[in-house]
Amino acid sequence: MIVSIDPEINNYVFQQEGKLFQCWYTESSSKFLGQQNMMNHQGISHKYFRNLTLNLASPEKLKENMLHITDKATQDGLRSWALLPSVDLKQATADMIFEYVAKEIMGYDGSLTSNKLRDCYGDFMRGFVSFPLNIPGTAFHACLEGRKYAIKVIKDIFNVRKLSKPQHHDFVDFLLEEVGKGDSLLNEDMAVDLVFLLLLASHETVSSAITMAINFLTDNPSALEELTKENEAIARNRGSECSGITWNEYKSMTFTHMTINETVRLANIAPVLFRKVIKDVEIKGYTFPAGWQVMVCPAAIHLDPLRYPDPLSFNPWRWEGKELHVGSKNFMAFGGGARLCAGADFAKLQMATFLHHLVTKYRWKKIGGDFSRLPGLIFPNGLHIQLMEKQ
Ligand code: HEM
Repeated sequence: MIVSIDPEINNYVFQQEGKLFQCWYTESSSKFLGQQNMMNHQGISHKYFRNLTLNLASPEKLKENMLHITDKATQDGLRSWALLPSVDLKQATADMIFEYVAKEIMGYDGSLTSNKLRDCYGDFMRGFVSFPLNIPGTAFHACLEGRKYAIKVIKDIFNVRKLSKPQHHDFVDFLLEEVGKGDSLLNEDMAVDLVFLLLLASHETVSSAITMAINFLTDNPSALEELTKENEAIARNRGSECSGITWNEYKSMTFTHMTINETVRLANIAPVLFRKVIKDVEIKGYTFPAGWQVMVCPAAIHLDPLRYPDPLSFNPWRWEGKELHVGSKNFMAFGGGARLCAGADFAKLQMATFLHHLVTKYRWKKIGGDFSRLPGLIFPNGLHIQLMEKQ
């Protein structure tokens, strides 16, 4: 395996997706996400999968639909957590996001069942880069057991839907219509795997990002003050206290977006990304032999003092005047090239919505918990805060 901590090489690898390099992940992740999952598709079929995901997370969908859903769920969530003595932010945000995304994708209501679908994803971070030894007690086994139950729940929903006419107008209806087309590249098993992947990708990452943002802001009062100032001004101009964030307001949140970029730079939720070399290629005097794996390490660039002075300090102002919405060779928190995160805009929308309602209506105190890396970011004991309504 070639480990790359060079921004030009990382960028080149991503730009040559499908030509000289292709997405490659561990056997354990393929078994967990399904052999037919989107990450294992290349070329035209990969493009086709990306287009399918746009039905959920395109800018138009976010504007028309997800902004309102995210906003309402966030306001409700925060209100209920403020009634508790403390809340594990990682767990609570993951539950909240899972609930509204699962409802949006397939009309799933977790409150109606005692066996929670969301719990099936619990061991993922430990099992994703694990030795693929399927015996009880291993992280890999726990992941496979979770997958088995989750796939059954998703398939049951597909089966019920097939008996009725499309009437929910949600993502599953859309996928079933696609499967039914004579010349479709999509079969039902692929559609089930796509739903499984999107449920995972949407709640695990964003809950970590929100939790890290709060963790960083707790320790950086001046950044919190600036963020609060921006968001209070937006809320004041809105007038009605209960109405949600509008698209224009969301787009105007400059310091909030600087905070989001700084959070994902420092949090390194996906610290390494994997590719396989398709053809021998010479880069910067090194030969990358066909068949070898490349581990691209965005985290090494994000923490490089030459590119980010004082790299371990949380400093949203370092993004002042910089491009905030597009990645670059020095900023790959959402990957790059043809595989750039399909949910990056959705992730930012959720983070901005959360930060807006949190800082305008609440104060909080950190009670305990911390994070560590496997190398993926985990919160072994959660991150507990006490949330209090502002007077
Ligand atoms: C802070 C939150 C998030 C982070 C840091 C993140 C990060 C990433 C990264 C680094 C990749 C590239 C993987 C690679 O190149 O091998 C990726 C891909 C992907 N992400 Fe995200 N992600 C986030 C949120 C989301 C959300 C909310 C969704 C749900 C819609 C999502 C769906 C996807 C999908 C479907 C891909 C595969 C794209 C492809 O292969 O073309 N992500 N993400």
